[in-house]
Formats: sequence, C-alpha cells, structure tokens
Amino acid sequence: MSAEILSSTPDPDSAAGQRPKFLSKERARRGPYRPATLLAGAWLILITVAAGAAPLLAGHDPLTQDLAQVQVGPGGEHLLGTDSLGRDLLARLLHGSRTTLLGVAVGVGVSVSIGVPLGLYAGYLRGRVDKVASAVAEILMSLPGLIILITVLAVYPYSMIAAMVTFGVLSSAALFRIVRNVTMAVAQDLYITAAKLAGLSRRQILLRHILPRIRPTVVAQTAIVAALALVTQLGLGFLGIDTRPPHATWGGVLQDASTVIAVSSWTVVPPVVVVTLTILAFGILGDTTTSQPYRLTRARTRTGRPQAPRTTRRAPADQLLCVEHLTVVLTRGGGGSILVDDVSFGIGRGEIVGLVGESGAGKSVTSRAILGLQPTQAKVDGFIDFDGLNLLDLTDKELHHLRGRRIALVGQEPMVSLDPTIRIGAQLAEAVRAHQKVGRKESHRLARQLLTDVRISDPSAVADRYPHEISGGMAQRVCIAVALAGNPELLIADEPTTALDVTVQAEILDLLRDLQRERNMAVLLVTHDWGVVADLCDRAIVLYAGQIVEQAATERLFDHSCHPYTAALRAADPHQQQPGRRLTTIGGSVPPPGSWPPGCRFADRCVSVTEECSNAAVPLHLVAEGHITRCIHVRADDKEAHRVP
Ligand SMILES: Nc1ncnc2c1ncn2[C@@H]1O[C@H](COP(=O)(O)OP(=O)(O)OP(=O)(O)O)[C@@H](O)[C@H]1O
Repeated sequence: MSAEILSSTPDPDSAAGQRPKFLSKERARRGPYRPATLLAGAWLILITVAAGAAPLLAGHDPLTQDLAQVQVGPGGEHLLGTDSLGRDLLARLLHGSRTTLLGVAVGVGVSVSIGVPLGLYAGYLRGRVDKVASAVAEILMSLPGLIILITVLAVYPYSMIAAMVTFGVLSSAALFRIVRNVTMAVAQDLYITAAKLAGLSRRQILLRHILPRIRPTVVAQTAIVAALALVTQLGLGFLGIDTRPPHATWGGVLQDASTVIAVSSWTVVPPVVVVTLTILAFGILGDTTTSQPYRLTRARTRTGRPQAPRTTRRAPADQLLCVEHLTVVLTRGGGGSILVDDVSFGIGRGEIVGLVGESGAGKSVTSRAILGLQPTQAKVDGFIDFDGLNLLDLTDKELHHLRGRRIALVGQEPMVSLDPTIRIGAQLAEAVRAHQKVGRKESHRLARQLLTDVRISDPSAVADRYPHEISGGMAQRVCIAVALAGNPELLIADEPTTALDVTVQAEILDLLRDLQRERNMAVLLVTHDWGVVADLCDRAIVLYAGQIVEQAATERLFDHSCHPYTAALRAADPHQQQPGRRLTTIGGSVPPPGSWPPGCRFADRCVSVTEECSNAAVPLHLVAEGHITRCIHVRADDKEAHRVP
C-alpha cells in the first residue's frame, strides 16, 4: 500500500491557508463543472448504479461456465466476450464491481472516520493527544501494508471486509498526518483566536471554523484513499485471496485474463479499461477540489442572499463589535480594485480604538463599511458582528434602523453635516424624535439637554441659532449631540477634529473622552494624529494600503511598535518634531488600490526592506499578547525590532 503517495502533504496555502477572495460565479464554478470533472463524476455514478443493478443488467450468471465458448470476443450473446472458463465477462465485471466498490467504501469509510477527526483534534489541541496520535501514525506508516493484509487474510480467509478494514486503519495514519498539518496552519489564524475568545466550544470551532477551511484537502485525500483502496483490492484479487473463488471481483477478472493474455489479448481489455477509468475518475475528483479557489463559507454581499443565520453570537461577550475578514472591493464597473483587504479587529464595550494611517490607507472605507456606507459600486464581504447581529446580513431598512440608534457616526466636517436652513434646536429635536417616541415639546427639551451634555453653556441660545451662526468647534459639539440622540453603544468618529483649530481640537477630544466614560460607549476613532491616539485610545490599529499592519494596546504601540510603517508614521508625527529641524516625512506615498505590490505593500518605502519582503504576501503574526504585526523581520518577543526613536 502506498502510504507515501497519500502522505505527500499538500501546501496548506493551496487548500486551507489561502486568504479569502471574491469569486466570480464563473471562477467559483469552474472546478466542479469542468468537463473532466463531470465525466469523472458520471463514470463513478454509472459504475455504482451498474453495481447495484448488476443482476438486472448482466443477462448471464457470472459463475456459469460454458467450456464450448471460452475466450470468445465481443458479440451478440456475450457483449464483452467470455473468459477462460466461458463465463460472461460483462456479468463478471458487473457482479465483481459490487464486491470491489463495497471494499473501496469500507476502506475509505474506516480511513476517513479515524484519520479526519483525529487529525483535527491533534492539529488543534496539540499537546499529548498530538504526540500520542502522531507516534501511532508513524508506526502505522512504517508497517509493510501488503504483508499485514495477507496476514489478516490468513487469519480471516477470503474476508474482503477484514482486509479493507485493515487497509482503512493503515491508510488513516497518512490521512491523519495531512489533516493534522493543515489544521495546525489554519488554527494559527487570528479569527480562530477570536472564536476561542468568543467562548465558542472546541467542537464549534473545529466544525464551523476549521473543517470548512480544510475541506478541499480532506476531499482530495479521500479521493486518493479511494484510488489506493481500489488498487489494494485489485492486488488482493489478483492474488486470489480477497474472496472465495469463483466469486467475481475486478482483481479476479484481471488475474484470469492475465493467464490467457498470450492467446486472447481481448479478455484483458474490459477489466483494464474499467479499472483505469475508475482510478482516473478518483484522481480527477481529488484534483478538482484542490484546484478550486478558496470559497468563503460565510460569503455574502449586500446584494446577495444572506447565507448565515441572522443573529449568531460570534464575538466574545465583552466585545461589542467583531469585524472579521472585512474586504471591500469595487465592482468591475467601479474599477474592480480592492480598497480594504481582509481586515479583522474587535472593539470591546466602552473601549476606544484608534484606526490610524496615512491618507488613502483605507480608514474611512473600513469604518463606513461597518455602517453599510460603502462606496457605490463596491461589494463588502467578511463578517461584522455587532452585539450578536451580523450587520452584513441586514437589509437596508434594518441597517437604517440601527444607524444612529445603536451605532452613530461623527464626521470630519461639522458644518456640512448640519442643515443651514434649520435652527440647531429643531435639527436636534428631529434627531431625538427619529430615535425616541416623544412629542415635539419633549423632543425640544431633550435637544437642549443634549446640548448641555456636549458642554454647551447656553443651550437655549444655541438651539435658536442657525448653523452659520456658530463656530466650527460648536458645530462639532452639535454634531456629537446629534450622534448621541439615539444613545448609541458604538460611536464611529471619523477624524472629528481635523477641520478644527488646535485649541478646539483638544476641547472636542476631552468632550469625547468624557462622554465615552459617562455612557460607557465604545468608540472607533479614525485619525492620523498620534497625539489623539495617545490621548484617547485604549488600543490602536495601523492600516496601510487597505491592510492592518499592526495592532496593539496604545501604550505598547508607543513603547514597542514593531512595524517599520508604524515607526515611520510616528517619527513623522508633527508633535514629535524638533523646532528648527526639517520635518521628518515618509518618502513616497501609499500605493493606490489596484497598484499594491506583491509581498509587503510598504516595501518600497521601508528603511528595513530586504529582498524577501517582496517574495510573498506577508501574514499578520502575534508578537506579544494583544500585539500583532505584519513584518517578516519581526518575531515574537523581538524587543529590539524597530523601536521608535
Ligand atoms: N468610491 C471610491 N471609488 C474609488 N476609490 C475609492 C472610493 N472611495 C475610496 N476610494 C479609495 O480607497 C482608498 C482608501 O480610501 P479611504 O477614504 O478609506 O482612505 P483614508 O485612509 O480614510 O484616507 P483619508 O484620511 O484621506 O480619508 C483610497 O485610495 C481612495 O482613493
């Protein structure tokens, strides 16, 4: 038995480790619908049906000998001719396929039911389970399979079932090893860590998160096991020890044909064709699954039909927002480029998280996608769990209901966010009525209360003014008051101080901090200002060219930032500049969507760049607890790496 063939471990990236991609219908369907696959499937169905209906289809008894008609060629009475004892070849092949295919099914069933669950558990749990299972697998793989099968058949003469159960046990070792290796690769993904933190059981993680990712590998390997089971059966049949003669098997038919090949070359043709086509079909099916691009198991778009349950709690209990593999792609009409690429992060209740990066990094597209405010002609994919709700499954109406009430947005330009023709008080009262069932009078009272909440000292006077009659800082306070009208649990503040004077900026930031504390509100703060991050944020996410390049608690990011981009961004912070010195800048600019280089996207601008940086896409990896980075030069606990000057 060729355990070595089976154990040729596939590249985890090819089947399991690939990052999600948007698939056109054509691309997604190319694999299973290609002609070779269809033909392979049709052949396997045909022989299975033929095996089931053998007594009806055969037309002859497979055991009846007619010594007057030995080794005759195909003809009207015997469609495929006869063998050396004058038995009908078609009848023997049809009846033989029952035994042979049953044997394959037994072998595959035993192999998969041992190898797959054990591989999953060992690859995920590691530790003692892995050590013991791996040691047993090594021993099984080193045993001489054929000798063991012959020994088993010596103990249980002509027991094809005993032989194929033994085959299944032996071949499960190689299957185990492959499943274990691929599981180990997938288990390192951050979303698996998030799933663990979410309190999902081991079983849920294995079945819902890991198994779907490694499914192509499992199916491909199962097809190989099936082909090996068939070859093994043929070998045993050829030796005449799998079933009691004159019972037909494919191996037995082949063996019989081989004895008369010198005088009747035709006799060998039908069994060889049948066996070859069947092995080829298994191979093609296995190849189809591995060559299929990775399919998003939870794939959905706003325009597509929801496929996941409407409300599935995936985020940890203390996490209000859990974004996983968020990808925003312009549709072909919009240019077809990826704007945000596989972004995952979470925000705890009452936590302030900063989203930092240069202009064009993807901060706004990321934060607005949470609210369903992606650019027109863009497709959003991934998973956005907000307090148990999958936001990407919501209808426009449901999203509209959520916006302002549970998630609110404060933008960069307060003046353009307010209607110049309506008094401040009326605008605020309108916002209150949109979220709360209150009368006009009460809504105006609540509007004035909101103005007080945002530290406006004379709320009645301001309520009576039009937007052009107030300052930019005051307008931003009003915008924050509008955002608070629905008492949101999450506030997305997209560069809320960019358009304001430095002195006013500090006041607005103080206000945001106070409001967040008073209301235990989570805040996603989009900024390019490290001072704002230092002042307000518990944690920060650094984005570059649509990807997260670093994420850590603010203090850690300031003391031990690892990614050269974070270091460069911090060095270029205007607050860090020395008077009289030239401003530090980062050479070049963020590559626009569609022009991202292969490998590290920051490589062209990086002072620490080496040749390997451009070799392959750089994955995020854990540097320390809660600290991830996307730089091949940084390893865990590499304290010296890229310290910020
Ligand atoms: N509707 C759109 N069509 C095409 N490209 C877009 C669209 N919206 C955004 N982009 C591009 O996506 C990239 C990310 O934009 P985004 O606005 O998220 O950047 P940002 O980090 O928020 O920058 P800024 O601080 O300047 O707002 C940019 O290159 C931008 O040009």
